[in-house]
Amino acid sequence: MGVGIQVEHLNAWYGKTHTLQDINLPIPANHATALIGPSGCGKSTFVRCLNRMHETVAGARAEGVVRIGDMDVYKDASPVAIRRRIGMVFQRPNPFPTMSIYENIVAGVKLGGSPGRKALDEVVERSLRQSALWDEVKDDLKKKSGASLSGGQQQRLCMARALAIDPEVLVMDEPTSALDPISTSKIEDLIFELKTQYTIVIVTHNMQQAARVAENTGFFLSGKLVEFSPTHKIFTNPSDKRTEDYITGRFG
Ligand SMILES: Nc1ncnc2c1ncn2[C@@H]1O[C@H](COP(=O)(O)OP(=O)(O)OP(=O)(O)O)[C@@H](O)[C@H]1O
Repeated sequence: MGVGIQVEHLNAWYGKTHTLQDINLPIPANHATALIGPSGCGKSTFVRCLNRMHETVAGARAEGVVRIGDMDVYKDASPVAIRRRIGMVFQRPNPFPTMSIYENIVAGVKLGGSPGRKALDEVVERSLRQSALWDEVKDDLKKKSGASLSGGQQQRLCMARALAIDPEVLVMDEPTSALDPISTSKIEDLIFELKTQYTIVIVTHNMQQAARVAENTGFFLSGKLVEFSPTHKIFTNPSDKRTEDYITGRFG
């Protein structure tokens, strides 16, 4: 099952640049939460703070509270333990190019121990079914490389890889921006199914996409969270003038 995420007074820096400023945000369990806002406003930095990937950038640091369920991400646990609870999918599909489809999926699982062959086979089938890719690749699992798949298939392979470690949260940073409309629609359908089992956070520039998949939406501007509301409210009756200007294209 998914868990809720509570973010309190989160601040993040790249060197001396104060990129995220006092972000407070409740991300409810088993819902999809969309994050929107203009380029450079800090959406990716924010999601990278959730699983402590932000601090892997030289000179970058974060302060504040991020709680995943009961776990205080910046106090209670190692980054490795946190990353097992949060699966990540990025803008550009990034399968390990030389590995087979099968190896792509089990790579992360093997880092957490050495399950037997049967258990690995089960993980591969489960995660490929969850990402709606099983029927397309089941006969080529060990024959084809990740890189030999189409862009849309590669992105679903990356979703399968993220789901293979059995996370509670799935963070997707612009997962469809490099995909055609059919692949995009498949991923959106998946988000709908997956949120029964996982908590989903999706960064998107596509406002229709936010409206289609997410119950709640946060609008970021210049490193601040301007508004966090039910998605229908953000798009029909936003509380903040800056949100309205952005969603109506009057921004700037
Ligand atoms: N590795 C980095 N080093 C220094 N500054 C960075 C780094 N990554 C991002 N930034 C800066 O932090 C700010 C926020 O960037 P971020 O990528 O979080 O924005 P974003 O809202 O996700 O943008 P986009 O929609 O274009 O992906 C920007 O000013 C960006 O230039």
